[in-house]
Amino acid sequence: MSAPSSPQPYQLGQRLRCVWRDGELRDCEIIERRSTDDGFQYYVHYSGFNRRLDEWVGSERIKPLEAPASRTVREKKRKLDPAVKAQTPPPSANAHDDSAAGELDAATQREHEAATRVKNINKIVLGKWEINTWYFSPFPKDYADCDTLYFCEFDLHFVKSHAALERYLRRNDVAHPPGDEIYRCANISVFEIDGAVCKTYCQNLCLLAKLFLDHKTLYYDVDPFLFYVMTECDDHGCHPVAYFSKEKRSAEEYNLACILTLPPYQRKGYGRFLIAFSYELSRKEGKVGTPERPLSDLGMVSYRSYWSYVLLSILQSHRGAISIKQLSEMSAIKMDDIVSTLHALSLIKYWKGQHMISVSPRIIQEHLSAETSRNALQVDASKLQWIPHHLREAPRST
Ligand SMILES: CC(=O)SCCNC(=O)CCNC(=O)[C@H](O)C(C)(C)COP(=O)(O)OP(=O)(O)OC[C@H]1O[C@@H](n2cnc3c(N)ncnc32)[C@H](O)[C@@H]1OP(=O)(O)O
Repeated sequence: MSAPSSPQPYQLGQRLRCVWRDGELRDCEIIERRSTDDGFQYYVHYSGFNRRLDEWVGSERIKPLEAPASRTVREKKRKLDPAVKAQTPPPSANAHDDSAAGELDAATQREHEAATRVKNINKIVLGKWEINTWYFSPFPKDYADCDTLYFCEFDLHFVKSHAALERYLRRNDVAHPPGDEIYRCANISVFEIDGAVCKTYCQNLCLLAKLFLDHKTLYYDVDPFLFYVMTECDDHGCHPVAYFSKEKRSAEEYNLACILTLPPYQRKGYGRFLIAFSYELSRKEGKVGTPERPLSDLGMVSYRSYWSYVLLSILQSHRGAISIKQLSEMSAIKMDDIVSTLHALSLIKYWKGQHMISVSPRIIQEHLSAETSRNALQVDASKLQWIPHHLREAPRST
Protein backbone atom coordinates (compact mmCIF):
# COMPACT_ATOMS: atom_id res chain seq x y z
CA MET A 1 0.00 0.00 0.00
CA SER A 2 1.42 3.44 -0.86
CA ALA A 3 1.55 6.29 1.68
CA PRO A 4 -1.23 8.90 1.27
CA SER A 5 0.03 11.84 -0.77
CA SER A 6 0.19 15.15 1.12
CA PRO A 7 -2.66 17.54 0.22
CA GLN A 8 -2.03 20.28 -2.33
CA PRO A 9 -1.34 23.64 -0.68
CA TYR A 10 -3.97 26.34 -1.11
CA GLN A 11 -3.25 28.95 -3.76
CA LEU A 12 -2.83 32.71 -3.34
CA GLY A 13 -6.11 34.42 -4.14
CA GLN A 14 -8.09 31.26 -3.43
CA ARG A 15 -11.39 31.88 -1.66
CA LEU A 16 -12.05 29.51 1.21
CA ARG A 17 -13.48 29.56 4.69
CA CYS A 18 -11.59 29.92 7.93
CA VAL A 19 -12.50 29.10 11.51
CA TRP A 20 -12.79 32.45 13.27
CA ARG A 21 -11.93 33.02 16.94
CA ASP A 22 -15.52 32.37 18.02
CA GLY A 23 -15.45 28.97 16.28
CA GLU A 24 -17.67 30.09 13.38
CA LEU A 25 -16.63 29.78 9.75
CA ARG A 26 -16.00 32.97 7.81
CA ASP A 27 -15.34 33.48 4.11
CA CYS A 28 -11.73 34.39 3.50
CA GLU A 29 -9.12 34.88 0.80
CA ILE A 30 -5.55 33.57 0.90
CA ILE A 31 -3.25 36.57 0.68
CA GLU A 32 0.12 34.92 1.36
CA ARG A 33 1.58 31.52 2.14
CA ARG A 34 4.70 30.39 3.99
CA SER A 35 6.08 26.94 4.64
CA THR A 36 6.76 25.72 8.15
CA ASP A 37 8.08 22.44 9.59
CA ASP A 38 4.51 21.09 9.71
CA GLY A 39 3.31 22.22 6.30
CA PHE A 40 2.01 25.66 5.41
CA GLN A 41 0.65 28.72 7.14
CA TYR A 42 -1.68 31.11 5.33
CA TYR A 43 -2.20 34.85 5.69
CA VAL A 44 -5.96 35.28 5.34
CA HIS A 45 -8.24 38.24 4.78
CA TYR A 46 -11.81 37.82 6.03
CA SER A 47 -14.21 38.98 3.31
CA GLY A 48 -16.02 42.17 4.23
CA PHE A 49 -13.96 42.81 7.35
CA ASN A 50 -11.31 45.39 8.10
CA ARG A 51 -7.74 44.42 7.19
CA ARG A 52 -6.59 44.82 10.79
CA LEU A 53 -8.22 41.40 11.36
CA ASP A 54 -6.04 39.69 8.71
CA GLU A 55 -3.87 37.00 10.28
CA TRP A 56 -1.60 34.00 9.80
CA VAL A 57 -3.41 30.70 10.41
CA GLY A 58 -2.50 27.03 10.19
CA SER A 59 -4.12 24.90 7.47
CA GLU A 60 -6.22 23.09 10.10
CA ARG A 61 -8.34 26.24 10.41
CA ILE A 62 -9.05 26.43 6.68
CA LYS A 63 -12.02 24.66 5.08
CA PRO A 64 -13.19 24.42 1.50
CA LEU A 65 -15.78 26.90 0.27
CA GLU A 66 -18.68 24.49 -0.09
CA ALA A 67 -21.81 26.14 1.16
CA PRO A 68 -22.62 29.86 1.43
CA ALA A 69 -21.70 31.52 4.71
CA SER A 70 -24.01 30.39 7.48
CA ARG A 71 -27.09 32.54 8.02
CA THR A 72 -26.09 33.35 11.55
CA VAL A 73 -22.82 34.91 10.45
CA ARG A 74 -24.46 36.84 7.61
CA GLU A 75 -27.28 38.09 9.77
CA LYS A 76 -24.89 39.19 12.47
CA LYS A 77 -22.86 41.11 9.90
CA ARG A 78 -25.91 42.86 8.50
CA LYS A 79 -27.26 43.86 11.88
CA LEU A 80 -24.11 45.70 12.97
CA ASP A 81 -24.30 49.42 12.42
CA PRO A 82 -21.04 51.42 12.26
CA ALA A 83 -21.02 52.40 15.92
CA VAL A 84 -21.95 48.95 17.15
CA LYS A 85 -19.53 47.28 14.75
CA ALA A 86 -16.49 48.65 16.45
CA GLN A 87 -17.69 48.16 20.00
CA THR A 88 -15.63 45.07 20.70
CA PRO A 89 -12.16 46.50 21.07
CA PRO A 90 -10.15 46.10 17.88
CA PRO A 91 -8.28 44.16 16.53
CA SER A 92 -10.78 41.51 17.63
CA ALA A 93 -13.63 43.86 16.81
CA ASN A 94 -16.31 42.92 14.31
CA ALA A 95 -15.22 45.96 12.34
CA HIS A 96 -16.14 45.64 8.68
CA ASP A 97 -14.20 47.17 5.81
CA ASP A 98 -13.59 50.73 6.78
CA SER A 99 -15.11 53.85 5.36
CA ALA A 100 -11.68 54.98 4.19
CA ALA A 101 -11.73 52.31 1.51
CA GLY A 102 -14.94 53.81 0.17
CA GLU A 103 -13.33 57.25 -0.05
CA LEU A 104 -10.36 56.14 -2.15
CA ASP A 105 -10.84 55.40 -5.83
CA ALA A 106 -10.77 51.71 -6.73
CA ALA A 107 -7.37 51.80 -8.50
CA THR A 108 -5.66 53.60 -5.60
CA GLN A 109 -7.27 51.20 -3.18
CA ARG A 110 -6.01 48.17 -5.16
CA GLU A 111 -2.50 49.59 -5.42
CA HIS A 112 -2.44 50.37 -1.70
CA GLU A 113 -3.60 46.89 -0.78
CA ALA A 114 -1.10 45.19 -3.09
CA ALA A 115 1.81 47.12 -1.56
CA THR A 116 0.79 46.58 2.06
CA ARG A 117 -1.08 43.29 1.95
CA VAL A 118 0.88 41.38 4.60
CA LYS A 119 1.62 42.81 8.02
CA ASN A 120 5.40 42.83 8.50
CA ILE A 121 5.84 43.60 12.22
CA ASN A 122 3.56 41.57 14.48
CA LYS A 123 4.19 43.18 17.84
CA ILE A 124 5.81 46.20 19.42
CA VAL A 125 7.07 46.66 22.93
CA LEU A 126 6.56 50.22 24.16
CA GLY A 127 7.06 51.12 27.81
CA LYS A 128 5.16 48.57 29.89
CA TRP A 129 3.06 47.36 26.93
CA GLU A 130 3.40 44.61 24.39
CA ILE A 131 1.00 45.59 21.59
CA ASN A 132 -0.23 43.52 18.64
CA THR A 133 -0.04 45.55 15.45
CA TRP A 134 -2.86 46.01 12.91
CA TYR A 135 -1.27 46.91 9.56
CA PHE A 136 1.88 46.95 7.46
CA SER A 137 4.35 49.79 8.08
CA PRO A 138 7.39 50.60 5.91
CA PHE A 139 10.17 50.28 8.50
CA PRO A 140 13.72 50.36 7.10
CA LYS A 141 14.80 47.13 5.44
CA ASP A 142 16.86 45.89 8.40
CA TYR A 143 13.82 45.98 10.66
CA ALA A 144 11.07 45.25 8.17
CA ASP A 145 10.75 41.55 8.96
CA CYS A 146 11.18 41.50 12.72
CA ASP A 147 8.38 39.80 14.53
CA THR A 148 8.72 42.25 17.42
CA LEU A 149 10.20 45.74 17.55
CA TYR A 150 11.28 47.31 20.84
CA PHE A 151 10.84 51.05 21.33
CA CYS A 152 12.12 53.52 23.87
CA GLU A 153 8.77 55.14 24.71
CA PHE A 154 10.33 58.57 25.24
CA ASP A 155 12.45 59.15 22.13
CA LEU A 156 10.93 56.34 19.98
CA HIS A 157 14.32 54.88 19.09
CA PHE A 158 13.67 51.27 18.07
CA VAL A 159 15.78 48.10 18.19
CA LYS A 160 15.35 44.44 17.38
CA SER A 161 15.71 42.78 20.76
CA HIS A 162 14.83 43.20 24.39
CA ALA A 163 18.49 43.06 25.38
CA ALA A 164 19.37 45.84 22.92
CA LEU A 165 16.56 47.99 24.33
CA GLU A 166 17.79 47.45 27.89
CA ARG A 167 21.30 48.50 26.86
CA TYR A 168 19.90 51.56 25.12
CA LEU A 169 17.75 52.58 28.08
CA ARG A 170 20.72 52.31 30.48
CA ARG A 171 22.52 54.98 28.44
CA ASN A 172 19.49 57.19 27.90
CA ASP A 173 17.88 59.21 30.66
CA VAL A 174 15.14 61.18 28.84
CA ALA A 175 11.73 60.71 30.39
CA HIS A 176 9.39 62.66 28.11
CA PRO A 177 8.90 63.35 24.40
CA PRO A 178 11.04 66.08 22.81
CA GLY A 179 9.59 69.49 21.93
CA ASP A 180 7.61 71.95 24.07
CA GLU A 181 5.11 71.03 26.70
CA ILE A 182 2.18 73.24 25.68
CA TYR A 183 -0.51 71.80 27.94
CA ARG A 184 -0.51 70.37 31.45
CA CYS A 185 -3.56 69.57 33.54
CA ALA A 186 -3.37 67.05 36.40
CA ASN A 187 -1.37 64.08 35.06
CA ILE A 188 -2.03 64.84 31.39
CA SER A 189 0.46 66.78 29.25
CA VAL A 190 0.63 67.54 25.54
CA PHE A 191 3.96 68.17 23.81
CA GLU A 192 4.30 69.96 20.49
CA ILE A 193 7.09 68.62 18.32
CA ASP A 194 8.19 70.28 15.08
CA GLY A 195 8.82 67.78 12.27
CA ALA A 196 11.58 70.00 10.88
CA VAL A 197 13.39 70.16 14.23
CA CYS A 198 13.00 66.63 15.67
CA LYS A 199 12.98 64.79 12.38
CA THR A 200 13.98 61.32 13.55
CA TYR A 201 11.51 61.32 16.43
CA CYS A 202 8.67 62.37 14.11
CA GLN A 203 9.60 59.85 11.42
CA ASN A 204 9.69 57.09 14.03
CA LEU A 205 6.33 58.24 15.36
CA CYS A 206 4.85 58.03 11.86
CA LEU A 207 6.28 54.55 11.29
CA LEU A 208 4.91 53.40 14.63
CA ALA A 209 1.52 55.02 13.98
CA LYS A 210 1.27 53.41 10.55
CA LEU A 211 1.14 50.02 12.31
CA PHE A 212 -2.38 51.07 13.42
CA LEU A 213 -3.43 53.31 10.52
CA ASP A 214 -4.29 51.77 7.18
CA HIS A 215 -4.57 54.70 4.80
CA LYS A 216 -1.82 57.13 5.72
CA THR A 217 1.29 57.80 3.70
CA LEU A 218 3.30 60.34 5.71
CA TYR A 219 6.43 58.62 6.98
CA TYR A 220 9.58 60.47 6.03
CA ASP A 221 8.53 63.92 4.84
CA VAL A 222 7.74 65.27 8.29
CA ASP A 223 9.09 68.84 7.95
CA PRO A 224 5.73 70.47 7.08
CA PHE A 225 4.02 68.99 10.14
CA LEU A 226 3.66 69.62 13.84
CA PHE A 227 3.04 66.66 16.12
CA TYR A 228 1.03 66.78 19.34
CA VAL A 229 1.85 63.94 21.70
CA MET A 230 -0.44 63.39 24.67
CA THR A 231 1.17 61.80 27.72
CA GLU A 232 0.18 60.41 31.08
CA CYS A 233 2.75 61.52 33.65
CA ASP A 234 3.94 59.73 36.78
CA ASP A 235 7.16 59.50 38.80
CA HIS A 236 8.87 57.63 35.96
CA GLY A 237 8.13 60.18 33.24
CA CYS A 238 5.57 61.30 30.68
CA HIS A 239 4.33 58.19 28.89
CA PRO A 240 2.87 58.63 25.38
CA VAL A 241 -0.76 57.53 25.04
CA ALA A 242 -1.98 59.23 21.86
CA TYR A 243 -0.98 61.81 19.26
CA PHE A 244 -2.12 63.77 16.24
CA SER A 245 -0.25 65.54 13.49
CA LYS A 246 -1.16 68.83 11.85
CA GLU A 247 0.14 70.63 8.79
CA LYS A 248 1.85 73.92 9.57
CA ARG A 249 -0.05 75.41 6.64
CA SER A 250 -3.09 73.77 5.13
CA ALA A 251 -4.78 75.04 1.99
CA GLU A 252 -7.76 72.74 2.66
CA GLU A 253 -8.51 73.93 6.22
CA TYR A 254 -7.24 70.64 7.67
CA ASN A 255 -6.60 70.99 11.39
CA LEU A 256 -5.54 67.37 11.88
CA ALA A 257 -3.70 65.00 9.53
CA CYS A 258 -3.47 61.71 11.49
CA ILE A 259 -4.70 60.74 14.91
CA LEU A 260 -3.88 57.64 16.93
CA THR A 261 -4.58 56.45 20.42
CA LEU A 262 -2.27 53.57 21.28
CA PRO A 263 -4.44 50.44 21.59
CA PRO A 264 -3.97 49.93 25.38
CA TYR A 265 -5.35 53.45 25.92
CA GLN A 266 -8.27 53.36 23.48
CA ARG A 267 -11.90 53.86 24.55
CA LYS A 268 -10.91 56.03 27.52
CA GLY A 269 -11.78 59.36 25.94
CA TYR A 270 -8.23 60.26 24.82
CA GLY A 271 -9.14 60.35 21.11
CA ARG A 272 -12.04 62.67 21.90
CA PHE A 273 -9.71 64.82 24.02
CA LEU A 274 -7.23 65.23 21.16
CA ILE A 275 -9.98 65.96 18.63
CA ALA A 276 -11.26 68.69 20.98
CA PHE A 277 -7.66 69.87 21.37
CA SER A 278 -7.25 70.18 17.59
CA TYR A 279 -10.33 72.44 17.46
CA GLU A 280 -8.99 74.45 20.38
CA LEU A 281 -5.86 75.13 18.31
CA SER A 282 -8.05 76.15 15.35
CA ARG A 283 -9.94 78.54 17.61
CA LYS A 284 -6.64 80.14 18.65
CA GLU A 285 -5.77 80.50 14.96
CA GLY A 286 -9.16 82.12 14.33
CA LYS A 287 -9.98 79.43 11.77
CA VAL A 288 -12.41 76.59 11.23
CA GLY A 289 -10.94 73.13 10.77
CA THR A 290 -11.63 69.64 9.51
CA PRO A 291 -9.68 66.37 9.64
CA GLU A 292 -7.78 65.21 6.59
CA ARG A 293 -9.57 62.54 4.57
CA PRO A 294 -9.99 59.62 4.30
CA LEU A 295 -11.20 58.91 7.82
CA SER A 296 -10.86 55.36 9.06
CA ASP A 297 -13.89 53.56 10.51
CA LEU A 298 -12.71 54.35 14.04
CA GLY A 299 -11.83 57.91 13.02
CA MET A 300 -15.33 58.38 11.64
CA VAL A 301 -17.13 57.16 14.79
CA SER A 302 -14.87 59.28 16.97
CA TYR A 303 -15.44 62.44 14.92
CA ARG A 304 -19.18 61.82 14.61
CA SER A 305 -19.41 61.42 18.35
CA TYR A 306 -17.42 64.63 18.98
CA TRP A 307 -19.26 66.73 16.38
CA SER A 308 -22.66 65.53 17.65
CA TYR A 309 -21.80 66.35 21.24
CA VAL A 310 -20.47 69.84 20.46
CA LEU A 311 -23.32 70.81 18.15
CA LEU A 312 -26.04 69.48 20.44
CA SER A 313 -24.50 71.30 23.40
CA ILE A 314 -24.56 74.59 21.48
CA LEU A 315 -28.13 74.00 20.32
CA GLN A 316 -29.17 73.20 23.87
CA SER A 317 -27.90 76.45 25.32
CA HIS A 318 -28.73 78.73 22.37
CA ARG A 319 -31.95 80.73 22.37
CA GLY A 320 -33.68 81.44 19.04
CA ALA A 321 -32.78 80.49 15.47
CA ILE A 322 -29.19 79.64 14.59
CA SER A 323 -27.54 79.18 11.20
CA ILE A 324 -24.94 76.64 10.10
CA LYS A 325 -22.47 79.50 9.71
CA GLN A 326 -23.02 80.62 13.31
CA LEU A 327 -22.59 77.04 14.52
CA SER A 328 -19.34 76.88 12.59
CA GLU A 329 -18.05 80.13 14.07
CA MET A 330 -18.90 78.99 17.59
CA SER A 331 -17.44 75.49 17.29
CA ALA A 332 -14.57 75.94 14.77
CA ILE A 333 -16.10 72.93 12.95
CA LYS A 334 -16.23 73.29 9.17
CA MET A 335 -19.74 73.84 7.76
CA ASP A 336 -19.74 70.63 5.65
CA ASP A 337 -19.07 68.55 8.76
CA ILE A 338 -21.87 70.33 10.61
CA VAL A 339 -24.35 69.62 7.82
CA SER A 340 -23.37 65.94 7.58
CA THR A 341 -23.57 65.50 11.37
CA LEU A 342 -26.99 67.16 11.63
CA HIS A 343 -28.16 65.00 8.71
CA ALA A 344 -26.97 61.86 10.49
CA LEU A 345 -28.90 63.00 13.59
CA SER A 346 -31.95 63.80 11.40
CA LEU A 347 -31.92 67.36 12.71
CA ILE A 348 -31.70 69.19 9.41
CA LYS A 349 -33.95 69.65 6.36
CA TYR A 350 -33.23 71.12 2.98
CA TRP A 351 -36.10 73.50 2.16
CA LYS A 352 -36.39 76.14 -0.57
CA GLY A 353 -32.66 75.90 -1.31
CA GLN A 354 -31.62 76.31 2.32
CA HIS A 355 -30.63 74.11 5.21
CA MET A 356 -33.07 74.43 8.11
CA ILE A 357 -32.13 73.13 11.53
CA SER A 358 -35.15 71.51 13.08
CA VAL A 359 -34.78 70.38 16.64
CA SER A 360 -36.72 70.21 19.90
CA PRO A 361 -35.32 70.41 23.45
CA ARG A 362 -36.57 66.87 24.08
CA ILE A 363 -34.57 65.45 21.15
CA ILE A 364 -31.44 67.29 22.23
CA GLN A 365 -31.86 66.02 25.77
CA GLU A 366 -32.32 62.45 24.52
CA HIS A 367 -29.11 62.63 22.50
CA LEU A 368 -27.10 64.28 25.25
CA SER A 369 -28.28 62.23 28.21
CA ALA A 370 -25.84 59.41 27.48
CA GLU A 371 -23.06 61.98 27.22
CA THR A 372 -23.66 63.71 30.53
CA SER A 373 -23.70 60.43 32.42
CA ARG A 374 -20.08 59.87 31.37
CA ASN A 375 -17.14 61.64 32.89
CA ALA A 376 -15.37 62.69 29.69
CA LEU A 377 -11.88 64.17 29.91
CA GLN A 378 -12.20 67.83 28.89
CA VAL A 379 -9.63 70.20 27.43
CA ASP A 380 -9.10 73.09 29.84
CA ALA A 381 -8.31 75.92 27.41
CA SER A 382 -6.82 78.02 30.22
CA LYS A 383 -3.99 75.47 30.53
CA LEU A 384 -3.00 75.71 26.88
CA GLN A 385 0.11 77.80 26.21
CA TRP A 386 0.36 78.04 22.46
CA ILE A 387 0.99 80.54 19.70
CA PRO A 388 -0.25 79.68 16.21
CA HIS A 389 2.59 78.68 13.94
CA HIS A 390 2.04 81.49 11.43
CA LEU A 391 2.40 84.10 14.21
CA ARG A 392 5.71 82.82 15.51
CA GLU A 393 8.93 84.63 14.82
CA ALA A 394 10.86 83.08 11.97
CA PRO A 395 14.08 81.54 13.32
CA ARG A 396 17.02 83.93 12.71
CA SER A 397 19.61 82.60 10.31
CA THR A 398 23.16 82.69 11.60
C1 LIG B 1 -7.87 61.73 10.12
C2 LIG B 1 -7.44 60.38 10.60
O1 LIG B 1 -6.37 60.22 11.09
S1 LIG B 1 -8.51 59.06 10.43
C3 LIG B 1 -7.70 57.77 11.29
C4 LIG B 1 -8.08 57.69 12.73
N1 LIG B 1 -7.15 56.83 13.42
C5 LIG B 1 -7.20 55.48 13.40
O2 LIG B 1 -8.06 54.86 12.81
C6 LIG B 1 -6.10 54.77 14.15
C7 LIG B 1 -6.63 53.65 15.02
N2 LIG B 1 -7.67 54.12 15.90
C8 LIG B 1 -7.42 54.93 16.97
O3 LIG B 1 -6.29 55.32 17.25
C9 LIG B 1 -8.58 55.29 17.85
O4 LIG B 1 -9.61 54.37 17.64
C10 LIG B 1 -9.14 56.73 17.59
C11 LIG B 1 -8.03 57.76 17.63
C12 LIG B 1 -9.83 56.84 16.24
C13 LIG B 1 -10.15 57.02 18.71
O5 LIG B 1 -9.42 57.06 19.91
P1 LIG B 1 -10.02 56.60 21.31
O6 LIG B 1 -9.08 57.15 22.34
O7 LIG B 1 -10.28 55.17 21.35
O8 LIG B 1 -11.39 57.40 21.28
P2 LIG B 1 -12.35 57.76 22.49
O9 LIG B 1 -12.20 56.81 23.63
O10 LIG B 1 -12.18 59.20 22.81
O11 LIG B 1 -13.74 57.53 21.82
C14 LIG B 1 -14.27 58.48 20.96
C15 LIG B 1 -15.57 57.99 20.38
O12 LIG B 1 -15.28 57.09 19.34
C16 LIG B 1 -16.08 55.94 19.43
N3 LIG B 1 -15.20 54.79 19.40
C17 LIG B 1 -13.85 54.79 19.51
N4 LIG B 1 -13.40 53.54 19.42
C18 LIG B 1 -14.47 52.77 19.24
C19 LIG B 1 -14.63 51.38 19.08
N5 LIG B 1 -13.57 50.55 19.07
N6 LIG B 1 -15.88 50.91 18.92
C20 LIG B 1 -16.96 51.74 18.92
N7 LIG B 1 -16.85 53.07 19.08
C21 LIG B 1 -15.63 53.56 19.23
C22 LIG B 1 -16.89 56.01 20.64
O13 LIG B 1 -18.21 56.18 20.14
C23 LIG B 1 -16.43 57.23 21.36
O14 LIG B 1 -17.56 57.96 21.51
P3 LIG B 1 -18.34 57.94 22.87
O15 LIG B 1 -17.51 58.90 23.66
O16 LIG B 1 -19.65 58.42 22.40
O17 LIG B 1 -18.30 56.55 23.40
